[in-house]
Amino acid sequence: MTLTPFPTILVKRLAHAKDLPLPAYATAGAAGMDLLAAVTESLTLLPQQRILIPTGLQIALPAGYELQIRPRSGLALKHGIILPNSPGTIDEDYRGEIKVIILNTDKEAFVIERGMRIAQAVLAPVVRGVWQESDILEDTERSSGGFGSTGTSILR
Ligand SMILES: O=c1ccn([C@H]2C[C@H](O)[C@@H](COP(=O)(O)OP(=O)(O)OP(=O)(O)O)O2)c(=O)[nH]1
Ligand SMILES: [Mg+2]
Repeated sequence: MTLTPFPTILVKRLAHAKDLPLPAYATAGAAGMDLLAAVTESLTLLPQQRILIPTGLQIALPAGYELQIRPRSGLALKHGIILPNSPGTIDEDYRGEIKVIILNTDKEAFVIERGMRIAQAVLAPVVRGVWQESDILEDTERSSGGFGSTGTSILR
């Protein structure tokens, strides 16, 4: 068996995250690394409030990759915590602090504590395209149909 080397992500921990562990995969097969809230003190997110949560991390991604910031399903199901820009995009060339935008869609307030695993980050390869203008586009079975044109019932 040949072992594939994992791509390396350079990471710099800012002062407010020095005592926090780096984001980690919760299980051997997890796709996402859980991101920790590097808030200095607990904060309360009211219903319908959205906030930018610092992670205390600056990174340099390997060439040809992005980091996707995605919600955690447990927080979404139990507390209505979503990421309004999901999946958030961390560009390969971004060197600022990674931050997570979270929105409380619940009727209850939600308390974010230091070190809470608030979101997850998935490393993903990027395929970039180039435009080629054309007056003729090959027709297809779908053609211009969209936005529910194929219906919802399997019985048709
Ligand atoms: O959840 C997110 C999304 C983005 N970013 C950072 C990294 C990313 O590379 C940069 C820009 O993100 P995006 O392209 O989604 O935002 P924009 O509104 O298009 O801003 P810009 O004009 O800076 O590209 O902001 C985060 O820290 N967290
Ligand atoms: Mg952008």
